[in-house]
Amino acid sequence: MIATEEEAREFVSQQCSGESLKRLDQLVGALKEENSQQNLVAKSSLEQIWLRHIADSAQLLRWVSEPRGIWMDLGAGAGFPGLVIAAMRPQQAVILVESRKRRIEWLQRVTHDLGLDNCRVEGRRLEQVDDLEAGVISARAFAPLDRLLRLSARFSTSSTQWVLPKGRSAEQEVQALPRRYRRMFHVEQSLTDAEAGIIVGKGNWKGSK
Ligand SMILES: C[S@@+](CC[C@H](N)C(=O)[O-])C[C@H]1O[C@@H](n2cnc3c(N)ncnc32)[C@H](O)[C@@H]1O
Repeated sequence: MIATEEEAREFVSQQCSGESLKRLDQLVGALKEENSQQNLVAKSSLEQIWLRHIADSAQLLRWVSEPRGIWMDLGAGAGFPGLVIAAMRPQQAVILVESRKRRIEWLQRVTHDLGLDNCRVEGRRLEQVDDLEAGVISARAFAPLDRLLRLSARFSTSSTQWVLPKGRSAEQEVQALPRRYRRMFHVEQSLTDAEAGIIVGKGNWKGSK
């Protein structure tokens, strides 16, 4: 397990270039500043940004070892996990979907300031995003699994990788899926929270119906 800020930054630094690490340091500074203007992340997590947000996002790369088409992050909010992925993987195209105006403005500003040419913000509700084929779909604290899958089914193909940090409810949410859909997913242990699980899966949600 990764337990401290130092361990979290070390974990991330082992997986990206010095340039990417510099961008993440810049993101941490900008987020602390912006969080005094709008409530992007819980104040209680600000002292542990590397652990609670950066490493928590970066760990998803365990299941995506190389760039895969478009990485779609649903309900990106402050930018987790999508913004971290875009900063760590300049070759990975990332789309951040977010519907709230001030959060959209934050994501656009920080994407520009960090020089993330591989990252685009879709500032609208997911329901209104044009169809596209996603290589990866991620979503942290976005919606219950069944709703999340219903909303994002049209973006998935047979090779779409799903990485869905889900906290304590991960196993329960997978088990609540109709039995014939369950085999698409399994739960992995989070490296940043002993009690949290990450739902990992592959495939076309429509195709499994
Ligand atoms: C609880 S926040 C999580 C933010 C971020 N993923 C994180 O873990 O820090 C959920 C975000 O999803 C956005 N959201 C909720 N429903 C949405 C929808 N239908 N389309 C796009 N964004 C949505 C909200 O505006 C909010 O910023």
